[in-house]
Amino acid sequence: MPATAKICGLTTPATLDAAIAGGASHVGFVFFPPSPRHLALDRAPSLAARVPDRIHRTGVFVDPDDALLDAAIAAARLAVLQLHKTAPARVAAIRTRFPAIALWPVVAVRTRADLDAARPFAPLAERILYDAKTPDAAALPGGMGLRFDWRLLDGFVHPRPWLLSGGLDAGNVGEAIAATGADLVDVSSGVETAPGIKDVDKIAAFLKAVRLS
Ligand SMILES: O=C(O)c1ccccc1NCC(=O)[C@H](O)[C@H](O)COP(=O)(O)O
Repeated sequence: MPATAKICGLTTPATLDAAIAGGASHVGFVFFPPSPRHLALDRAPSLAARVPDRIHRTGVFVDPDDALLDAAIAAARLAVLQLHKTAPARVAAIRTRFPAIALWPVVAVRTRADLDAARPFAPLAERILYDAKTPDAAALPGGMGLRFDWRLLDGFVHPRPWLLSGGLDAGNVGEAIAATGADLVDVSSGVETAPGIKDVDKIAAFLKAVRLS
């Protein structure tokens, strides 16, 4: 089965349409004001309306409160919540509040020991997202084009289905899929010309590389 891809941090109709036309299985909308990819709630409904229901609208959050989740889920008709820096107890509460929405807690990886953080999410998550750990002082917990050593996943017994993220682009995603066996990959800055500026040609090239993997 070929791998599929999520294009993250989409904020314009043209780039969203490029992700849809290129065969993305998931599109990501970031709800985090410090991010250059932040999507204001009032812009979400018109973007979400462009997305066929077979493509999973994914909201990206950093330890969100219920008010933000309620508003973003309604505005963007989200099918998946990607949860950065969200503790297992909080993910459990979100699971209870939104039983019909898929949850993807993020495990930030720099060392093999970091993977242990995946285990407490096992009963709560549809997938675990492995992303590169950003520096402690970084403004963002993701979307920085950083890659972790994919060999850290060798032999790891994944507690749930998972996806691979961090520093991927059209030039390395085939190697990443071959090295890790990922069936779903996620990209943001690798399909941009500058932080927050997505590029339709880079999106098409990335999705083609995933298709050919
Ligand atoms: O992209 C952001 O600005 C962002 C902000 C806050 C939390 C998460 C964010 N992005 C998460 C993603 O899903 C990215 O696609 C993932 O970290 C990979 O990013 P990149 O290495 O740039 O492809």
